[in-house]
Amino acid sequence: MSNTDFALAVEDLTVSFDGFKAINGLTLYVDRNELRVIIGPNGAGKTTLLDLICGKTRASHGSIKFKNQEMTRMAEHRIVRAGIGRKFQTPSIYENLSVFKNLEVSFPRGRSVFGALAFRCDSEVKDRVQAVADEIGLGDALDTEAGLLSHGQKQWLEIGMLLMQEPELLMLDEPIAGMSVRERELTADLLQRICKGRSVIVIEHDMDFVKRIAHKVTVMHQGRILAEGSMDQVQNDPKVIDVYLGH
Ligand SMILES: Nc1ncnc2c1ncn2[C@@H]1O[C@H](COP(=O)(O)OP(=O)(O)OP(=O)(O)O)[C@@H](O)[C@H]1O
Repeated sequence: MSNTDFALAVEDLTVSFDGFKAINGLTLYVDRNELRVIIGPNGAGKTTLLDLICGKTRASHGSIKFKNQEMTRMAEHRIVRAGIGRKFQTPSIYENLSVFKNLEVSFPRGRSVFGALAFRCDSEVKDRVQAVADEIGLGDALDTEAGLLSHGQKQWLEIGMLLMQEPELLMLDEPIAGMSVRERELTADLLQRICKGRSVIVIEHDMDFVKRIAHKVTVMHQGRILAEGSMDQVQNDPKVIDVYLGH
């Protein structure tokens, strides 16, 4: 397969912080419609990798191509516009606004200076808000103030805010942290649904959850890829057991 066939092609990526290589010559390919999970011990470089892909951190060396377009020198807002959405661990929703408003303000055309001024809540926006709210399980909670939602619902709302922008690559850092068992199950179902038509990258430590959602697992260690394959393959890989799963 040539690189052009992948949604995301990361090649020979390196970033140094004061001489320390947090990511060290890393190569990774993610397909369209793929749900990839990245696992690995603390400090392996997982979060730094997502920071590099979304432009929050700049690479020292190497290439990140999204739909065959180079991202490493692109401004963060242009990377978002190119179709890459990133959810951080702490939800950044507007607590005093309703679920509806939170989703509505995330509709892309509300973003530009003129768009914001000329913003009209027309049926197109309403339909999209309703569709996304249904997708994230908040279809009946559109009028609820976001601050009153459960922890899990707040996480889903933030995923919904990203979905409003119709990203083709969605990256989530430990999406189930702090969630109840039921919320975890619903999040697994949600992720299975939203990877249809886009690529999703999830960083996760909870192995039961990884088993449930991953199409393919990438194991990182010391800024490099230690192993990659199905959950079964990586779970039985002696290198992976040695540095991560055996602990
Ligand atoms: N801006 C920075 N400046 C200096 N060092 C950094 C910076 N960002 C990350 N690091 C270092 O890079 C290494 C990788 O960190 P990173 O947070 O990416 O690991 P991780 O795999 O996400 O770990 P965790 O599972 O604990 O979240 C760590 O040693 C961290 O201290």
